[in-house]
Amino acid sequence: MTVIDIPGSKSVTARALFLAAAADGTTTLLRPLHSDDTEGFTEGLTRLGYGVTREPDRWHIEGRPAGPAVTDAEVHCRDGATTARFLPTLAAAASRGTYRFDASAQMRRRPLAPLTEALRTLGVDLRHEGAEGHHPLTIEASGVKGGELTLDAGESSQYLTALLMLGPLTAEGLRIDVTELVSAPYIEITLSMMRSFGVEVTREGNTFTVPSGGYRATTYAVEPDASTASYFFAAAALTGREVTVPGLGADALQGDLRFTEVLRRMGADVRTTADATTVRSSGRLSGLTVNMRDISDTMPTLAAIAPFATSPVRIEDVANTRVKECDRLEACAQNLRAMGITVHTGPDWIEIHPGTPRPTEIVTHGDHRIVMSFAVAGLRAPGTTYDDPGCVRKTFPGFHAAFAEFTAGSAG
Ligand SMILES: O=C(O)C1=C[C@@H](OP(=O)(O)O)[C@@H](O)[C@H](O)C1
Ligand SMILES: C=C(OP(=O)(O)O)C(=O)O
Repeated sequence: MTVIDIPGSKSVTARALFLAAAADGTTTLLRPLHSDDTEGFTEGLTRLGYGVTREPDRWHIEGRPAGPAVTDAEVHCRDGATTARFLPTLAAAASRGTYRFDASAQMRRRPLAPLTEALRTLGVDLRHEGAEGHHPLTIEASGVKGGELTLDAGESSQYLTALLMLGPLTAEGLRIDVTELVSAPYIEITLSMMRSFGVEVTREGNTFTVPSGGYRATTYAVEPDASTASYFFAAAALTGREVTVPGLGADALQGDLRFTEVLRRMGADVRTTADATTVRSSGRLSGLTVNMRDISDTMPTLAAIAPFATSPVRIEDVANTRVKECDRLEACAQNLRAMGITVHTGPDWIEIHPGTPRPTEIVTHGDHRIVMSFAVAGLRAPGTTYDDPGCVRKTFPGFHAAFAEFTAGSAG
């Protein structure tokens, strides 16, 4: 049995940084994620004048309920959509200031329009430099009064998370009617974390009511990243081993832990305690049809192990994986085909047939999840390489060393 320590959750770290910045008092974050996405977020906060002090296992953030300490700033959000969608929303609440945001080439391509339109509906003066609904953008902040909104979050739940977190910073609070929602479990993370920082959101069906006022600083422990854990769970399932991830148990916030239910349906043995999850397998996996709308960051993990199943794997309702770090449906199909596997795709689905993948150079499209997913497939296709192995820095800079140690340690 191998016990593996997984780095902190990207999603939890990003939310905690936003909430801590907006809170009254100094927040301490325990076990935050150190990666390009979260460093981009803290760098952005620093540019906006927030005080962030980082020790290896704890970060301290001096909250500023009144908003950024500077009235003029340029922020580069790098490749992180949480940064690119949450930080401009935080800056919009400032009572006065001009804030320009830009991002990586891929993040400039990724959509933002439902969020920027919602901010404009709330009276925020927001200008795009190029295409509407994309970075770069400039906000002339003058405070947000609040009110009612209708939001389509069918492309990204992050629009809704950003607006929910904005709610307490508005003068009158927010009422948000959501028409479509993807990645729904991420909203549960948001609501739970807002509660930890002192704000209770009321939800009736698809309507969220957020009161005005009052995030309180706290000490917040970041749980391990469930999407990152999926590579280790999948590796155990594929190679007939056992792995335990402490810190991700029945009480975990992250929906992506439900990836283990997919492995269970494929034949793995999954045990969950209050504080840990263990996956054990004989290595024999069956195919399935599965809807991954809620947990689509783990779609590439499943796609990469799918050829080893005894029958086809069909993954449905994952259209929004086409607007992530790359078009993940096509990237998975392209790489699996290069490995000699039969794959079919549609607008929002992928179907992968059993086969024996041969090693190839994986075309990563700069996407951390393509590398980490195909590293799992590579366990049964030795010689697999990557055109950009370093892009794992987005969420897990130490992935290659950790994965090599894990697979060596659990061999036999
Ligand atoms: O809120 C978050 O932290 C995230 C929400 C999801 O995005 P979408 O809602 O765009 O699917 C997920 O894919 C992303 O990695 C992190
Ligand atoms: C989609 C992802 O990230 P983000 O949307 O936060 O850039 C991811 O980490 O898989």
